[in-house]
Amino acid sequence: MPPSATPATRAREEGPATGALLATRQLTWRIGEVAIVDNVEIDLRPGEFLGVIGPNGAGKTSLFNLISGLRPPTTGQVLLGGQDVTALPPHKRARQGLGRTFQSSSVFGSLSVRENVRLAVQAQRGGSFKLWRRAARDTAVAEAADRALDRVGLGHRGEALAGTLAHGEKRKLEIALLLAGEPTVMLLDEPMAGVSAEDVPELVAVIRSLTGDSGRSVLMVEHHMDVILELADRIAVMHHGALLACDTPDTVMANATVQEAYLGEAL
Ligand SMILES: Nc1ncnc2c1ncn2[C@@H]1O[C@H](COP(=O)(O)OP(=O)(O)OP(=O)(O)O)[C@@H](O)[C@H]1O
Repeated sequence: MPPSATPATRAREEGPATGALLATRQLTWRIGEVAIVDNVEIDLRPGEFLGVIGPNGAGKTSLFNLISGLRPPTTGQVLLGGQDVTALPPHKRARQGLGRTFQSSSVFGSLSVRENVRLAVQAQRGGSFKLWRRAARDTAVAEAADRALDRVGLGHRGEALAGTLAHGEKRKLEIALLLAGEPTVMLLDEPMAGVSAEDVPELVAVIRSLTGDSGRSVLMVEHHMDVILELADRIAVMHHGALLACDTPDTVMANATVQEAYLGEAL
């Protein structure tokens, strides 16, 4: 194997998902008789970028809610690094390396960009939110926060109030907040939502840099197909709660069942 191979390339060459960082097994969430998430089995390999697509209402956000622990599944399991975390609440999954952004912005608008990230670092390190003033004096926390900001290209915006950021910058801040938790698996829910067309390439570059050789894996829901095709090693297609396909972009796009599912529906 060439030394330059990325973890995702290696994972593809090594084939089926032994040692998946994140896996779901027969994951199902029912409301009454309706399966909102239906028996979904996903394996996310180290360093892999897995895009999740599907028409509106397909169950993508619900799947993220089950994986991150926001909702308990009706049946099935979520495995992190091979460990069953199905019974763990979101903050314990986060401590075990699972980070998530949300469709709606989750930053404190009245705090500065840097303070937002310091709080996230502090939270990851087991501190209390009430202690944020102390966190501001903690050099290690401050340095980790600045590293996360530099990582997403917001180093120069540290003093700005988070509420004044443009959409694209806010999305970058959300990613910095996530990085502060030092996750091994990142769930990104529609990171391009509300971002203007001219800001998309820069955000794509930031998101692409999240995997690379770090071994970190990303699971991303996104409606912009061009973005998914640019970033994803594999694409999972959801339809009516079930997983219709999960394969390389070329194979998925050529899949007749996938094309049929999308007939007349917006991605
Ligand atoms: N708490 C809830 N109670 C009842 N129905 C729900 C609930 N949450 C989700 N649903 C329904 O489950 C289905 C899947 O919703 P979900 O938001 O997961 O889809 P999605 O694929 O993320 O859609 P979108 O692309 O529009 O964000 C939808 O029909 C939605 O109305």
